[in-house]
Amino acid sequence: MYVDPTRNNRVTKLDFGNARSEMNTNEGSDHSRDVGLANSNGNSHSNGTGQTEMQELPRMTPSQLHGSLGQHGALQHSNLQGRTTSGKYSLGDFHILRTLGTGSFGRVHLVRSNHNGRFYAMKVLKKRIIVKLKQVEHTNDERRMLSLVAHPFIIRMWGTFQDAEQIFMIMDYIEGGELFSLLRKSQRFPNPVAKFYAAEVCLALEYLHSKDIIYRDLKPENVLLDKNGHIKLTDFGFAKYVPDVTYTLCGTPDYIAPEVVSTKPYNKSVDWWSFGILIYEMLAGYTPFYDSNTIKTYENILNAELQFPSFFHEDVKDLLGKLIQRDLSKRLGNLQNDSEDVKNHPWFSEVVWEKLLCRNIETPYEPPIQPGQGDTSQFDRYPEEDVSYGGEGRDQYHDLFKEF
Ligand SMILES: Nc1ncnc2c1ncn2[C@@H]1O[C@H](COP(=O)(O)OP(=O)(O)OP(=O)(O)O)[C@@H](O)[C@H]1O
Repeated sequence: MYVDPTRNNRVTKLDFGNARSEMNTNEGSDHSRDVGLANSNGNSHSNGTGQTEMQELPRMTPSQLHGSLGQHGALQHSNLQGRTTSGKYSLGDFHILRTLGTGSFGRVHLVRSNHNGRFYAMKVLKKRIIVKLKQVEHTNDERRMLSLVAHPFIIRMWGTFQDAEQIFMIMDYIEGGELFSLLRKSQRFPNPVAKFYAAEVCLALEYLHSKDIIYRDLKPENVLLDKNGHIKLTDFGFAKYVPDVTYTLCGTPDYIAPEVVSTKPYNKSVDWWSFGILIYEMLAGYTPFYDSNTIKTYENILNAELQFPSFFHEDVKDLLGKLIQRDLSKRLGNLQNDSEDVKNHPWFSEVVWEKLLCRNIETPYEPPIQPGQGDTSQFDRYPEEDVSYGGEGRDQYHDLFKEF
């Protein structure tokens, strides 16, 4: 299968909810990717639950990730901090540096606080484009969902503000870059490495679902790596509080679940499908239903047989068959025991979930960065625009983004 190694083969985001607004009963005006989970001293021992902690997790450079193994002995300690409430920030509080990423509605800048000298990521979304693309509700949801969540594997938002033309979100700067970039540099990850990242993502999804939040945009572009190599889920642009079901067709084509494509009501089931696609892409280097024609991708999602490369282990094939499962009544994660079924699957048997949650384990790859210094070496370069933020003109969208 031909795989375009760049991000250009992926239509970034789609939201066709607009076409079915009348069906959209509970969304208001929403028109709309072996974990050698070694203990920190590298010893192997039984954890008392019959699971075996692997002796060492190979720590690698991107080029080593797929092939020979490197080693690194740094200890990773949990340094989770409580959530700090934010005061009201303004543009004047930050010095804008380079662009970290661009998205459908704006861009994300590296910024430095004029007060504490620390680096943050500032996501800037243009109101005019949000309105034009009918994403007002999703944008307000993004802010609301991020303000509700506090988890070691989820981005932390410190505050938001707006000017006449833009809205701004201040988040922790996650220095290690996108899992996507690491995956493309590595081509594909060895089984233990994919398992490590998958396990951390699994805990993030479990947490979101426990709060009735569905994420809806899982893909390696939205999984960032912190300075130690642990994941942070970012981009809550499609995250939504959904205690029952929703209908909006949104997500990224390769990753969209069949029930979304076929406009059936859905809930957290969609994240477990995408989780399966993420594991597949990490191990194979491509997604299972990809086609350069998006319509054909959707046809594949609905009908194509799931095929595995010959090097996939039997237990991951079993897991993926149960996640990338079109029958919602059989999909792992969507059954009576929710995420427990996923965590208890044999592919994850080495994972000591409690230690993972505490980040008290060694990561497979430590980004080569200078922590705390605004090092942007892990991010692609984007053309810089003249930024004219802070305009005080008439705000024709005044009523739409009151929470920012
Ligand atoms: N907190 C952060 N720290 C470091 N980089 C970040 C952070 N948040 C976002 N980025 C970078 O900016 C990119 C775009 O961010 P994000 O996905 O949130 O924007 P978006 O406008 O919703 O994009 P898209 O439309 O592609 O989903 C990310 O893929 C990542 O490379």
